[in-house]
Amino acid sequence: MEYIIGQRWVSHADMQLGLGIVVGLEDRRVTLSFPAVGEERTYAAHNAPLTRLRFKKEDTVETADGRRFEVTDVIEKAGLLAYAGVDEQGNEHRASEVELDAFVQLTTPQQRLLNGHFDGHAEFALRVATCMQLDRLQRGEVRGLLGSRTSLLPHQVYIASEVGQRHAPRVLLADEVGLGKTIEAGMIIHRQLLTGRSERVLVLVPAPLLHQWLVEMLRRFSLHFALFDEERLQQHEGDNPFETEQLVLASTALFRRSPAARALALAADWDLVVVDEAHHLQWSEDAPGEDYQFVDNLSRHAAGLLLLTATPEQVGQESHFARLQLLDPARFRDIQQFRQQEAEYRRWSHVIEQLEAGETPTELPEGLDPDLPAEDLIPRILDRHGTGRVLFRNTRASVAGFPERRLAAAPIAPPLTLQTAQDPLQALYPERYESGDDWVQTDPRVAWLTSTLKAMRPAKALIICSGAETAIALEHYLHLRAGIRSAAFHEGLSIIERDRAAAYFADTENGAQTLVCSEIGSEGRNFQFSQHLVLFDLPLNPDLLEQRIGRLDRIGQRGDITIHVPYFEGTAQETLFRWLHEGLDIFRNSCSAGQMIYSRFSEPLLNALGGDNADFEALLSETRGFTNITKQELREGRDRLLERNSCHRDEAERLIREIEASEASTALETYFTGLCDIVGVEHEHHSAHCLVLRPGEHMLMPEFPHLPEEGRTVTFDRGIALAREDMAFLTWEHPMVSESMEAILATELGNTAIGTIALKGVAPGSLLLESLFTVSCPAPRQLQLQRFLSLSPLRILVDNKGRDLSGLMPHDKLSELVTRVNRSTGLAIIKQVRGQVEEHLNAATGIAGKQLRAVIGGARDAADNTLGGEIERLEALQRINPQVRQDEIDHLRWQREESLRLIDRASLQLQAVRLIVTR
Ligand SMILES: Nc1ncnc2c1ncn2[C@@H]1O[C@H](COP(=O)(O)OP(=O)(O)OP(=O)(O)O)[C@@H](O)[C@H]1O
Repeated sequence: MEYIIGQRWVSHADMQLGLGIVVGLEDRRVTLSFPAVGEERTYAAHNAPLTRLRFKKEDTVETADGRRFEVTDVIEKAGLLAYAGVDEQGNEHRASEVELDAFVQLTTPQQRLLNGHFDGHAEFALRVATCMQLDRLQRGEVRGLLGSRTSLLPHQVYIASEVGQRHAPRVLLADEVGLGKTIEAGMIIHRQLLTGRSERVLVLVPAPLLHQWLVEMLRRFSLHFALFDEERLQQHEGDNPFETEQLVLASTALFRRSPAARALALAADWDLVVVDEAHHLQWSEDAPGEDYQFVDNLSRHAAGLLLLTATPEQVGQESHFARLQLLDPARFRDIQQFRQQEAEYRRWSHVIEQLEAGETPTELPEGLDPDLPAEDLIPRILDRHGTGRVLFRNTRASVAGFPERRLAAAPIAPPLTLQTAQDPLQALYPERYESGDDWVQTDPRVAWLTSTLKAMRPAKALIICSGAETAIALEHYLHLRAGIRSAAFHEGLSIIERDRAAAYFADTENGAQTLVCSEIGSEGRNFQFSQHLVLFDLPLNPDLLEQRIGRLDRIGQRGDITIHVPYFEGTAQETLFRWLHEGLDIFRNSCSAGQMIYSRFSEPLLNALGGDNADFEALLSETRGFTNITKQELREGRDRLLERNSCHRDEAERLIREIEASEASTALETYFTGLCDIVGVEHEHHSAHCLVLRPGEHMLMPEFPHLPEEGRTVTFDRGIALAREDMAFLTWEHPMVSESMEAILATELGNTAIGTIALKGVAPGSLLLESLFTVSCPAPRQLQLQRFLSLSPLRILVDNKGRDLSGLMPHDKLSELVTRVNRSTGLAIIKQVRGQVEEHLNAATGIAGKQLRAVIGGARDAADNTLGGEIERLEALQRINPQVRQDEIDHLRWQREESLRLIDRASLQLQAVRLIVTR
């Protein structure tokens, strides 16, 4: 196959691209431009999914400048084709293939049929079923939510549905620690990818979480992320390495270290950028953090942005506000105003309660039309006067089923050195004042730790302390001196070493009893298989403490948790412990207001820790009072407003029922085993709802998607899939299923069939033509037109009189009555009825064309409503906020016009025809 610049080819893997033109040839690669969608694609020349477009005499061609003529002659010169012909008025035309219109209509099935090629009825039925199922899936509300190997938890399903369906979502996922933000982000990414809203995703995480992310995305969502590090960037020459992969995972540190890496990432195109542990993005007016600036730059290029943090206010309210600003600069422009709004949350929460109860609210925020129905007013209030569409925060209180936290405080008599120390603060982390590691021999906490661990054997315990050196010294001691199987986890280890340590700790048979972590172990990691947490020291910041406890106290924890806190009596350690315990009650109950409380009392607390203890009891009682009031205010105000926004339980439960109904039906199993039979994949019963699949000897495709040579065990049951990670979880969205469906439509398999039928009252020799059209609408990807216009299969069954009988005779019923014919009979039939076939097909195309107009009308309305709604929102915000840029509104207007223009050009694509003769 030789490619020449200027030739026209069609991507049979993605017909939506329209007609491509070869624009580049290099290094055994070929680049095509697809003018209909404004995209360029590069393929390996030897296996590009491309078909050369060659018109023949009598075909009709259209050129980009609007000429349309029937071909009378095809001239080939130096590998390029030119067509000569005449139009309807008899004028002569000549056009090189370069001039052809990119919005090409290929009508292959009828040509195939008339050339005497036809398949069996099973293949035809498979093709029809594939179109119908794909359309059903594309339209389905739970699109993108079916395929994750997760328990269906309402708060996650709701967020994934709500955010995943947005065009270019920009949100902060701020569920409290351990409620599954990574999983939520994965679900959103999955939904975005499956609905075509995003294709290129960049995920930035702290280095210690890279591996965990990689594994979670693969095992839960079958998403293969490419891990980018310095080595990967260095290996690459030539093109931007970030452009070579669609799904990229990298550590935030990679960009901090390398301006070149930043420049490359910024030069690449991203649909969605995801930043985990986003509280690290610090901001202040005169010194915005480096990471913040980088994400700020990225987010200006990328349409979508997901920020994840359990403790959004950990580094202060200013940074929190700055992150909201990254997400929606139009909505969050002024921190003073934001603070004032926070104070008003309770007021608006009350208004919403009144609206929900069907009452007339006592007041409404300015600018809202009181005549609007409650269901329109509520989202507007949430959007304009809460953190609305931007922030999602589920609390443990709202997601039931968490274990109890038990406190095991261990007061220990301090060593003499501390009793005489000059600086009382030294007691908080006394080992930092020692040179070398000898302190472990004498520190009474270490002796306590050894005996506590021995007494709880074989239970596993996670130990967290703040510094890496402390962790290293402790682990050495436990391991070498005390004979306790342990591993260390700290910033001095490479990522692989850290993952190895975490895996050693997780191993239930020969693993470590304890993992000693520095503070980096307190973020993001999953250690919920352990029920004991030892806090060897305490951090000052309550949010950090909440993060530490969250390693165990998270979804998936099956038992109650014991939190062991050793402290030196009568020292700053006891002061801090008592403030956190008696003031915030944080060891037994999660406290989401930690940062707020800490900023309020940090000064007297530091004084107390520094030895000025006189008013400590008063500080405790003041903290306790403030904590209670703050928690109550949050419950009634901000958290309530957020909760309302973060999970609509009825909606979530409805979606879950729909997902469960799809799983309970055997439709997938029936369809998929039918597909395997036709394609030649062997399947064998394994157990209820489980199959073993193996590539057969004579498969129709060289390789079946995601099926290794040695075979694969699969299950259709979510419960089994959660318990048996070795089995693939087959849903309509598993890549094995979706890619094999695409493969069916990309080939000709089943697009023609011939049969006979006996019908009472119909004379023998009459002809019925069953045809299936889908709607095709090439358009630039950024418009995401499939939101409004799906495949919409149109099935038409015409008889001799050109009437449509599809309503009277559904496809399945017809298939039962049709008898197949052998090849020679089929050829004889075609020879005889060739002329009639064309007439029938013209009639079918005419009927389908009328139906297409209705489909286009519906899609136009949907596009107009959706984009019109977005324009209206921005215009409303612009009235109260001059910073809403006019060009954003203009861009949306352009999107609406362009979408409507292209939807109008949608055309029919004939997917399959079946010729049936009465006998
Ligand atoms: N729907 C689910 N089904 C099964 N397991 C889940 C589900 N959601 C979360 N998990 C598990 O619960 C744990 C916590 O989830 P995840 O790491 O996403 O939480 P997080 O909110 O990101 O935590 P953190 O606040 O610590 O960063 C993980 O082990 C995850 O695999």
